[in-house]
Amino acid sequence: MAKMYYNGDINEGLLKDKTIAIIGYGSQGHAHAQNLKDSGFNVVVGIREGKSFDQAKEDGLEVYSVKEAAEKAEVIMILLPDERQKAVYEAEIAPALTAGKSLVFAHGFNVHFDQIVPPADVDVFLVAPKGPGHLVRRTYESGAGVPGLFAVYQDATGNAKETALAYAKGIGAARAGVLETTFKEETETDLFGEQAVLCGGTTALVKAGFETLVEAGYQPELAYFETLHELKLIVDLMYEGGLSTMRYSISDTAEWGDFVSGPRIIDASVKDRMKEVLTDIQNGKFAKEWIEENATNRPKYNAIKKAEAEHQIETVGEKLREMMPFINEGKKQVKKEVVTSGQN
Ligand SMILES: NC(=O)C1=CN([C@@H]2O[C@H](COP(=O)(O)OP(=O)(O)OC[C@H]3O[C@@H](n4cnc5c(N)ncnc54)[C@H](OP(=O)(O)O)[C@@H]3O)[C@@H](O)[C@H]2O)C=CC1
Ligand SMILES: CC[C@](O)(C(C)=O)C(=O)O
Ligand SMILES: [Mg+2]
Ligand SMILES: [Mg+2]
Repeated sequence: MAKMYYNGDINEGLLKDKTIAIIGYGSQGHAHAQNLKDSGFNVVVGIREGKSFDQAKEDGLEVYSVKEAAEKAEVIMILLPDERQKAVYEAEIAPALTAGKSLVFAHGFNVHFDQIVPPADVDVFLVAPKGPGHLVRRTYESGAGVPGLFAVYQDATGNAKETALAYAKGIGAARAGVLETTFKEETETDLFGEQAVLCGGTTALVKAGFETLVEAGYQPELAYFETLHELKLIVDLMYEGGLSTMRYSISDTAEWGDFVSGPRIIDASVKDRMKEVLTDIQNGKFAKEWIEENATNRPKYNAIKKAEAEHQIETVGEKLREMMPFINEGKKQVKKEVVTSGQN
């Protein structure tokens, strides 16, 4: 089994004397900044003026421009959208990156795909929570945590690994378990997971199930409950006890249907296409296309986003969720926590 690091394995003393700049105050940024502060670390936030800037101030953090925060800190964590990092890094962070500082990421995209090339005399590492930023904050506040990965790309000071682990402990990841990886492995597996399973695979599966039922004449509200709402309840059981706990709770009829029909839906051809997706990630095709899409103001991204927002599963779901105050509470909490650039 791989070596896992937990709170008791980590000495965070080395990071306690330093100032950590969290650059960006979105999904991950607000969570890292507040968790680290609550864990007793010295945190400043670096952000342009606007919604995030105001929110970080309202949350009681010390807030500066990106340039000022990067100058003040010894550890600089970049939590801007991946596609914005290169420009902000070159203009405002690189000039402040003096020898011995740490440049940190939550995803290896820009370093692995050569968008950001750090100087040789700084530590470069990543600490990547394996979960959405709002859950990184919410689980921390409840005494739990989201597991994480760390990887050292460059160890100029000899302390990069210890600093990375201390950071992971500070955001609560070591309550759940932290695993060492490389920038290549983190980048490729994270992109694959979100495209093939967690986001792309799941939304496509849910929509296909919803559409199949509605096109067959069943009520859209029922189709929503069956294919989207209940998915969370089923996945909660997998999260708690794996496939077997979920299968223990469902009926034997459902379990038999799982065994015989599941492989008819997700068959060998799906795995073949998953391998194609992985190949495009590994050979840089996906990264190149995403960088080009951003360079041309996201024509495809914007068109798909609009069409997705108008899908019947979204309009039906919105009405049904309004009648479930317990879900609305969760949504309000995310809205309160999140301050996005309007692009997510
Ligand atoms: N989202 C997640 O849960 C996860 C993300 N990651 C990684 O974490 C990193 C951050 O992602 P995420 O949290 O989703 O990012 P977000 O999209 O939530 O970041 C938005 C933040 O970036 C700020 N911002 C955007 N453009 C600029 C700019 N040009 N100058 C200054 N600030 C800017 C926004 O400010 P404003 O309000 O002014 O627009 C806002 O504070 C990425 O590397 C991502 O891959 C890793 C694990 C999970
Ligand atoms: C699954 C999407 C993710 O990789 C994440 C929350 O871990 C992301 O990039 O947001
Ligand atoms: Mg990701
Ligand atoms: Mg991820």
